[in-house]
Amino acid sequence: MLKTENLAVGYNKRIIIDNINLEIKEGEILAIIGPNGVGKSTLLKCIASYLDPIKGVVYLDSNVIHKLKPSQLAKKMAVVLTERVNPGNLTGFDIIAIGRHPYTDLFGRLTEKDKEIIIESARAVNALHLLEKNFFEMSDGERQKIMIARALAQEPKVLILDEPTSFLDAKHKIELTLLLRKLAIEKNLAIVVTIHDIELALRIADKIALIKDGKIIGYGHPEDIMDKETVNNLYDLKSANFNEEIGYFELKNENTIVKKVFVVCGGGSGANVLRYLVKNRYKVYCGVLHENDIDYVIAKTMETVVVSEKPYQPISEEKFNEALKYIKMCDVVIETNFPIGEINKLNLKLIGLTKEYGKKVIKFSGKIKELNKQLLSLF
Ligand SMILES: Nc1ncnc2c1ncn2[C@@H]1O[C@H](COP(=O)(O)OP(=O)(O)OP(=O)(O)O)[C@@H](O)[C@H]1O
Repeated sequence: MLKTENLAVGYNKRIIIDNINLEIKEGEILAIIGPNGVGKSTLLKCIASYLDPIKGVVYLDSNVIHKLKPSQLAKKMAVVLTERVNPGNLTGFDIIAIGRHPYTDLFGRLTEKDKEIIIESARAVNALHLLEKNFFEMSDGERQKIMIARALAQEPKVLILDEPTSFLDAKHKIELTLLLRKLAIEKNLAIVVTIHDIELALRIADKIALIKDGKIIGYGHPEDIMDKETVNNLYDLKSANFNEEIGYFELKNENTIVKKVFVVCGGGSGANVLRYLVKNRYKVYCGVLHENDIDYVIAKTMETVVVSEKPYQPISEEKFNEALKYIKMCDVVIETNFPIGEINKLNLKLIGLTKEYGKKVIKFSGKIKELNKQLLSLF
Protein backbone atom coordinates (compact mmCIF):
# COMPACT_ATOMS: atom_id res chain seq x y z
CA MET A 1 0.00 0.00 0.00
CA LEU A 2 2.67 2.57 1.08
CA LYS A 3 6.21 1.90 0.02
CA THR A 4 9.50 3.78 -0.19
CA GLU A 5 12.12 2.68 -2.69
CA ASN A 6 15.76 3.74 -2.28
CA LEU A 7 14.46 6.97 -0.84
CA ALA A 8 16.84 9.73 0.29
CA VAL A 9 15.39 12.64 2.26
CA GLY A 10 16.86 15.99 3.32
CA TYR A 11 16.99 19.68 2.55
CA ASN A 12 18.62 21.58 -0.34
CA LYS A 13 20.22 18.41 -1.71
CA ARG A 14 21.80 17.67 1.71
CA ILE A 15 20.81 14.09 2.48
CA ILE A 16 19.70 13.48 6.06
CA ILE A 17 18.62 9.84 5.68
CA ASP A 18 19.66 7.72 2.72
CA ASN A 19 18.57 4.43 1.23
CA ILE A 20 15.17 4.14 2.90
CA ASN A 21 13.23 1.01 1.91
CA LEU A 22 10.10 0.65 3.98
CA GLU A 23 6.71 -0.90 3.31
CA ILE A 24 3.45 -0.75 5.19
CA LYS A 25 0.17 -2.50 4.51
CA GLU A 26 -3.44 -1.67 5.39
CA GLY A 27 -4.18 -2.18 9.07
CA GLU A 28 -0.50 -1.97 10.05
CA ILE A 29 1.38 0.48 12.23
CA LEU A 30 4.96 1.43 11.40
CA ALA A 31 6.82 3.26 14.17
CA ILE A 32 9.85 5.35 13.27
CA ILE A 33 12.30 5.53 16.15
CA GLY A 34 15.62 7.28 16.66
CA PRO A 35 17.43 9.95 18.66
CA ASN A 36 16.61 13.65 18.39
CA GLY A 37 17.58 15.35 15.16
CA VAL A 38 18.16 12.13 13.25
CA GLY A 39 15.59 13.03 10.57
CA LYS A 40 12.36 11.29 11.60
CA SER A 41 10.17 14.33 10.90
CA THR A 42 12.01 14.94 7.64
CA LEU A 43 11.19 11.40 6.55
CA LEU A 44 7.51 11.86 7.47
CA LYS A 45 7.36 15.16 5.60
CA CYS A 46 8.73 13.48 2.52
CA ILE A 47 6.32 10.54 2.77
CA ALA A 48 3.48 13.04 3.22
CA SER A 49 4.64 14.86 0.09
CA TYR A 50 5.45 18.13 1.91
CA LEU A 51 9.07 17.66 0.79
CA ASP A 52 10.39 16.26 -2.47
CA PRO A 53 12.73 13.29 -2.26
CA ILE A 54 16.41 13.87 -3.04
CA LYS A 55 16.52 10.37 -4.52
CA GLY A 56 14.12 7.45 -4.85
CA VAL A 57 10.35 7.14 -4.85
CA VAL A 58 7.40 6.92 -2.45
CA TYR A 59 4.51 4.82 -3.75
CA LEU A 60 0.94 4.89 -2.50
CA ASP A 61 -0.65 1.79 -4.02
CA SER A 62 0.83 1.98 -7.50
CA ASN A 63 0.96 5.80 -7.64
CA VAL A 64 4.07 7.89 -7.16
CA ILE A 65 3.02 10.08 -4.24
CA HIS A 66 4.84 13.18 -5.39
CA LYS A 67 2.97 13.10 -8.69
CA LEU A 68 -0.48 13.05 -7.08
CA LYS A 69 -2.41 16.33 -6.99
CA PRO A 70 -2.88 17.66 -3.42
CA SER A 71 -6.64 17.12 -3.76
CA GLN A 72 -6.10 13.47 -4.78
CA LEU A 73 -3.58 12.87 -2.01
CA ALA A 74 -5.83 14.44 0.63
CA LYS A 75 -8.44 11.74 0.01
CA LYS A 76 -5.86 9.01 0.62
CA MET A 77 -3.53 10.38 3.26
CA ALA A 78 -3.97 12.52 6.37
CA VAL A 79 -1.20 14.07 8.42
CA VAL A 80 -1.09 15.11 12.08
CA LEU A 81 2.03 17.11 12.97
CA THR A 82 3.34 18.00 16.41
CA GLU A 83 3.30 21.77 16.12
CA ARG A 84 0.89 23.48 18.45
CA VAL A 85 -1.67 25.13 16.20
CA ASN A 86 -3.60 28.27 16.98
CA PRO A 87 -6.66 28.24 14.82
CA GLY A 88 -8.41 31.20 16.47
CA ASN A 89 -11.95 30.99 17.64
CA LEU A 90 -12.94 27.59 16.22
CA THR A 91 -14.79 24.77 17.95
CA GLY A 92 -13.86 21.09 17.88
CA PHE A 93 -16.55 20.60 15.22
CA ASP A 94 -15.09 23.40 13.04
CA ILE A 95 -11.60 21.91 13.21
CA ILE A 96 -12.76 18.41 12.34
CA ALA A 97 -14.80 19.91 9.48
CA ILE A 98 -11.53 21.12 7.90
CA GLY A 99 -10.85 17.44 7.22
CA ARG A 100 -13.84 17.42 4.84
CA HIS A 101 -12.25 20.03 2.53
CA PRO A 102 -11.20 17.53 -0.13
CA TYR A 103 -14.88 16.58 -0.50
CA THR A 104 -16.76 19.88 -0.16
CA ASP A 105 -17.73 22.36 -2.89
CA LEU A 106 -15.94 25.61 -3.67
CA PHE A 107 -17.62 27.37 -0.76
CA GLY A 108 -16.75 24.60 1.71
CA ARG A 109 -20.45 23.85 2.35
CA LEU A 110 -21.01 20.75 4.47
CA THR A 111 -23.63 18.23 3.37
CA GLU A 112 -25.56 16.05 5.81
CA LYS A 113 -23.15 13.23 4.95
CA ASP A 114 -20.15 15.46 5.79
CA LYS A 115 -21.72 16.31 9.15
CA GLU A 116 -22.30 12.63 9.89
CA ILE A 117 -18.66 11.86 9.09
CA ILE A 118 -17.48 14.70 11.33
CA ILE A 119 -19.51 13.32 14.22
CA GLU A 120 -18.42 9.76 13.49
CA SER A 121 -14.77 10.91 13.48
CA ALA A 122 -15.24 12.61 16.85
CA ARG A 123 -16.86 9.45 18.18
CA ALA A 124 -13.94 7.30 16.97
CA VAL A 125 -11.54 9.28 19.17
CA ASN A 126 -13.95 9.62 22.14
CA ALA A 127 -14.33 13.35 21.58
CA LEU A 128 -18.07 13.84 21.09
CA HIS A 129 -18.09 16.03 24.20
CA LEU A 130 -15.56 18.38 22.58
CA LEU A 131 -17.54 19.25 19.46
CA GLU A 132 -18.90 22.50 20.90
CA LYS A 133 -15.82 23.40 22.91
CA ASN A 134 -13.43 26.12 21.70
CA PHE A 135 -10.16 24.64 20.47
CA PHE A 136 -8.06 27.22 22.35
CA GLU A 137 -9.78 26.21 25.60
CA MET A 138 -8.86 22.53 25.19
CA SER A 139 -6.06 20.67 26.96
CA ASP A 140 -3.19 19.22 24.90
CA GLY A 141 -4.76 15.76 25.06
CA GLU A 142 -8.14 17.08 23.88
CA ARG A 143 -6.52 19.00 21.03
CA GLN A 144 -4.60 15.94 19.94
CA LYS A 145 -7.84 13.95 19.77
CA ILE A 146 -9.50 16.66 17.69
CA MET A 147 -6.52 16.82 15.31
CA ILE A 148 -6.74 13.06 14.83
CA ALA A 149 -10.50 13.30 14.31
CA ARG A 150 -9.83 15.97 11.65
CA ALA A 151 -7.46 13.57 9.94
CA LEU A 152 -10.05 10.76 10.12
CA ALA A 153 -12.68 13.02 8.59
CA GLN A 154 -10.53 13.03 5.47
CA GLU A 155 -11.38 9.31 5.23
CA PRO A 156 -7.77 8.47 4.44
CA LYS A 157 -6.18 5.09 3.87
CA VAL A 158 -2.92 6.26 5.42
CA LEU A 159 -2.48 8.26 8.59
CA ILE A 160 0.84 9.97 9.32
CA LEU A 161 1.54 11.23 12.84
CA ASP A 162 4.63 13.05 14.07
CA GLU A 163 5.24 12.49 17.79
CA PRO A 164 1.53 12.37 18.71
CA THR A 165 2.29 11.68 22.38
CA SER A 166 4.78 14.47 22.96
CA PHE A 167 2.63 16.83 25.03
CA LEU A 168 0.56 14.15 26.73
CA ASP A 169 0.59 12.87 30.30
CA ALA A 170 0.93 9.14 31.04
CA LYS A 171 -2.81 8.39 30.91
CA HIS A 172 -3.38 10.26 27.65
CA LYS A 173 -0.25 8.70 26.13
CA ILE A 174 -1.63 5.24 26.77
CA GLU A 175 -5.11 6.25 25.60
CA LEU A 176 -3.72 7.64 22.37
CA THR A 177 -1.59 4.63 21.59
CA LEU A 178 -4.55 2.33 22.21
CA LEU A 179 -6.61 4.56 19.93
CA LEU A 180 -4.07 4.23 17.12
CA ARG A 181 -4.13 0.45 17.49
CA LYS A 182 -7.94 0.52 17.36
CA LEU A 183 -7.95 2.74 14.25
CA ALA A 184 -5.48 0.49 12.45
CA ILE A 185 -7.62 -2.56 13.13
CA GLU A 186 -11.17 -1.18 12.88
CA LYS A 187 -10.66 1.29 10.03
CA ASN A 188 -7.98 -0.77 8.32
CA LEU A 189 -5.71 2.28 8.28
CA ALA A 190 -2.02 2.13 7.54
CA ILE A 191 -0.37 4.30 10.20
CA VAL A 192 3.14 5.73 10.16
CA VAL A 193 4.11 7.32 13.44
CA THR A 194 7.25 8.75 15.01
CA ILE A 195 7.43 8.05 18.69
CA HIS A 196 10.06 8.55 21.38
CA ASP A 197 8.53 6.23 23.94
CA ILE A 198 9.99 2.82 23.13
CA GLU A 199 7.72 0.99 25.53
CA LEU A 200 4.63 2.35 23.79
CA ALA A 201 6.12 1.71 20.35
CA LEU A 202 6.70 -1.91 21.25
CA ARG A 203 3.09 -2.24 22.33
CA ILE A 204 1.45 -0.83 19.22
CA ALA A 205 3.79 -1.20 16.25
CA ASP A 206 3.63 -4.04 13.76
CA LYS A 207 6.91 -2.84 12.30
CA ILE A 208 9.63 -0.56 13.57
CA ALA A 209 12.27 1.36 11.64
CA LEU A 210 15.31 2.47 13.65
CA ILE A 211 17.21 5.46 12.34
CA LYS A 212 20.74 6.46 13.22
CA ASP A 213 23.66 8.19 11.47
CA GLY A 214 21.74 8.91 8.28
CA LYS A 215 20.45 5.41 7.68
CA ILE A 216 17.97 2.76 8.76
CA ILE A 217 19.91 0.53 11.14
CA GLY A 218 17.04 -1.84 11.90
CA TYR A 219 13.71 -2.59 10.28
CA GLY A 220 11.16 -5.30 10.99
CA HIS A 221 8.92 -6.71 13.69
CA PRO A 222 9.76 -5.03 17.01
CA GLU A 223 10.01 -8.41 18.70
CA ASP A 224 12.76 -9.37 16.23
CA ILE A 225 14.85 -6.23 16.14
CA MET A 226 14.54 -4.49 19.50
CA ASP A 227 17.25 -6.30 21.38
CA LYS A 228 19.40 -4.78 24.09
CA GLU A 229 22.45 -4.20 21.94
CA THR A 230 20.52 -2.54 19.09
CA VAL A 231 18.62 -0.16 21.37
CA ASN A 232 21.67 0.69 23.52
CA ASN A 233 23.57 1.42 20.29
CA LEU A 234 20.69 3.44 18.83
CA TYR A 235 20.79 5.88 21.73
CA ASP A 236 24.52 5.49 22.58
CA LEU A 237 23.43 4.48 26.06
CA LYS A 238 26.20 4.46 28.62
CA SER A 239 24.46 4.82 31.96
CA ALA A 240 21.28 2.87 31.21
CA ASN A 241 20.41 -0.46 29.67
CA PHE A 242 17.45 -1.43 27.55
CA ASN A 243 15.74 -4.64 28.59
CA GLU A 244 14.19 -6.44 25.67
CA GLU A 245 12.15 -8.80 27.84
CA ILE A 246 10.24 -6.05 29.59
CA GLY A 247 10.69 -3.37 26.94
CA TYR A 248 12.08 -0.53 29.02
CA PHE A 249 15.26 0.99 30.37
CA GLU A 250 16.94 0.48 33.72
CA LEU A 251 19.75 2.64 35.10
CA LYS A 252 23.06 0.83 35.28
CA ASN A 253 24.61 0.28 38.70
CA GLU A 254 27.42 2.84 38.69
CA ASN A 255 27.85 2.77 42.48
CA THR A 256 30.03 5.79 43.18
CA ILE A 257 29.04 5.39 46.84
CA VAL A 258 30.45 2.00 47.69
CA LYS A 259 27.97 0.84 50.27
CA LYS A 260 27.27 -2.79 49.70
CA VAL A 261 23.75 -4.09 50.06
CA PHE A 262 22.49 -7.63 49.54
CA VAL A 263 18.84 -8.06 48.63
CA VAL A 264 17.07 -11.35 49.25
CA CYS A 265 14.18 -11.33 46.83
CA GLY A 266 12.21 -13.30 44.25
CA GLY A 267 9.13 -13.23 42.06
CA GLY A 268 9.32 -9.42 41.73
CA SER A 269 9.42 -8.72 45.48
CA GLY A 270 12.74 -6.91 45.02
CA ALA A 271 11.96 -4.83 41.92
CA ASN A 272 11.30 -1.52 43.71
CA VAL A 273 14.10 -2.04 46.22
CA LEU A 274 16.63 -2.82 43.49
CA ARG A 275 15.64 0.27 41.50
CA TYR A 276 15.77 2.46 44.60
CA LEU A 277 19.23 1.20 45.56
CA VAL A 278 20.73 1.55 42.07
CA LYS A 279 19.27 5.03 41.68
CA ASN A 280 20.92 5.98 44.96
CA ARG A 281 24.23 4.44 43.91
CA TYR A 282 24.57 1.56 46.32
CA LYS A 283 26.55 -1.46 45.20
CA VAL A 284 23.84 -4.09 44.92
CA TYR A 285 24.00 -7.87 45.14
CA CYS A 286 21.08 -10.24 45.05
CA GLY A 287 20.07 -13.86 44.71
CA VAL A 288 19.79 -16.73 44.62
CA LEU A 289 17.33 -16.14 41.76
CA HIS A 290 16.10 -18.24 38.91
CA GLU A 291 17.10 -16.96 35.48
CA ASN A 292 13.51 -16.31 34.46
CA ASP A 293 12.56 -14.46 37.61
CA ILE A 294 11.45 -10.83 37.18
CA ASP A 295 13.92 -9.66 39.85
CA TYR A 296 16.69 -11.48 37.98
CA VAL A 297 15.76 -9.76 34.71
CA ILE A 298 15.73 -6.32 36.34
CA ALA A 299 18.95 -6.88 38.31
CA LYS A 300 20.79 -8.08 35.20
CA THR A 301 19.60 -5.07 33.20
CA MET A 302 20.92 -2.82 35.96
CA GLU A 303 24.23 -4.67 35.82
CA THR A 304 24.13 -5.56 39.49
CA VAL A 305 25.64 -8.78 40.80
CA VAL A 306 23.13 -11.63 40.76
CA VAL A 307 23.68 -15.14 42.03
CA SER A 308 21.46 -17.25 39.81
CA GLU A 309 20.30 -20.74 39.03
CA LYS A 310 18.88 -22.14 35.81
CA PRO A 311 15.07 -21.97 35.70
CA TYR A 312 13.16 -24.48 37.83
CA GLN A 313 16.29 -25.94 39.46
CA PRO A 314 16.55 -26.24 43.23
CA ILE A 315 19.25 -23.98 44.69
CA SER A 316 22.53 -25.90 44.63
CA GLU A 317 24.93 -25.84 47.53
CA GLU A 318 27.44 -24.05 45.29
CA LYS A 319 25.04 -21.16 44.59
CA PHE A 320 23.97 -21.00 48.21
CA ASN A 321 27.61 -20.63 49.29
CA GLU A 322 28.25 -18.04 46.59
CA ALA A 323 25.34 -15.95 47.89
CA LEU A 324 26.64 -16.38 51.40
CA LYS A 325 30.09 -15.14 50.30
CA TYR A 326 28.54 -11.92 48.99
CA ILE A 327 26.38 -11.52 52.07
CA LYS A 328 29.49 -11.65 54.25
CA MET A 329 30.96 -8.80 52.16
CA CYS A 330 27.89 -6.61 52.39
CA ASP A 331 27.13 -3.90 54.92
CA VAL A 332 23.46 -4.81 55.19
CA VAL A 333 20.98 -7.42 53.98
CA ILE A 334 17.47 -6.45 52.90
CA GLU A 335 14.83 -9.14 53.24
CA THR A 336 11.89 -8.60 50.90
CA ASN A 337 8.57 -10.32 51.02
CA PHE A 338 9.53 -13.08 48.59
CA PRO A 339 7.21 -16.03 48.04
CA ILE A 340 8.05 -19.01 50.22
CA GLY A 341 8.21 -22.05 47.96
CA GLU A 342 10.65 -24.94 48.29
CA ILE A 343 13.45 -22.85 46.83
CA ASN A 344 13.00 -19.92 49.16
CA LYS A 345 13.35 -22.01 52.27
CA LEU A 346 17.02 -21.71 51.45
CA ASN A 347 16.73 -17.96 51.18
CA LEU A 348 15.21 -17.96 54.66
CA LYS A 349 18.19 -20.02 55.78
CA LEU A 350 20.47 -17.40 54.21
CA ILE A 351 18.82 -14.70 56.24
CA GLY A 352 19.16 -16.79 59.39
CA LEU A 353 22.88 -17.21 58.77
CA THR A 354 23.24 -13.52 58.04
CA LYS A 355 22.05 -12.72 61.50
CA GLU A 356 24.53 -15.24 62.92
CA TYR A 357 27.33 -13.38 61.15
CA GLY A 358 26.21 -10.28 62.99
CA LYS A 359 25.03 -8.54 59.83
CA LYS A 360 22.19 -6.10 60.03
CA VAL A 361 19.01 -7.35 58.33
CA ILE A 362 16.34 -4.87 57.27
CA LYS A 363 12.92 -6.33 56.60
CA PHE A 364 11.36 -4.39 53.73
CA SER A 365 7.84 -3.38 54.65
CA GLY A 366 6.85 -2.42 51.12
CA LYS A 367 7.46 1.31 51.78
CA ILE A 368 10.62 2.79 50.29
CA LYS A 369 10.27 5.76 52.65
CA GLU A 370 10.83 3.45 55.65
CA LEU A 371 13.66 1.61 53.95
CA ASN A 372 15.31 4.93 53.16
CA LYS A 373 15.07 5.96 56.83
CA GLN A 374 16.60 2.70 58.04
CA LEU A 375 19.44 2.84 55.52
CA LEU A 376 20.22 6.45 56.39
CA SER A 377 20.38 5.57 60.09
CA LEU A 378 22.88 2.81 59.25
CA PHE A 379 25.26 4.67 56.96
N1 LIG B 1 13.47 23.15 6.99
C1 LIG B 1 14.70 22.68 7.22
N2 LIG B 1 15.74 23.07 6.48
C2 LIG B 1 17.00 22.57 6.69
N3 LIG B 1 17.28 21.67 7.66
C3 LIG B 1 16.28 21.26 8.43
C4 LIG B 1 14.93 21.71 8.25
N4 LIG B 1 14.13 21.12 9.17
C5 LIG B 1 14.95 20.30 9.88
N5 LIG B 1 16.22 20.39 9.45
C6 LIG B 1 17.39 19.62 9.95
O1 LIG B 1 17.23 18.26 9.63
C7 LIG B 1 17.75 17.42 10.66
C8 LIG B 1 16.71 16.40 11.06
O2 LIG B 1 15.63 17.07 11.68
P1 LIG B 1 14.26 16.35 12.04
O3 LIG B 1 13.37 17.38 12.64
O4 LIG B 1 13.78 15.62 10.86
O5 LIG B 1 14.76 15.32 13.14
P2 LIG B 1 13.89 14.42 14.14
O6 LIG B 1 14.52 13.08 14.15
O7 LIG B 1 12.45 14.49 13.81
O8 LIG B 1 14.18 15.13 15.53
P3 LIG B 1 13.31 15.17 16.91
O9 LIG B 1 13.31 13.79 17.47
O10 LIG B 1 14.13 16.10 17.75
O11 LIG B 1 11.96 15.70 16.58
C9 LIG B 1 18.19 18.36 11.79
O12 LIG B 1 19.58 18.52 11.69
C10 LIG B 1 17.47 19.64 11.48
O13 LIG B 1 18.20 20.75 11.92
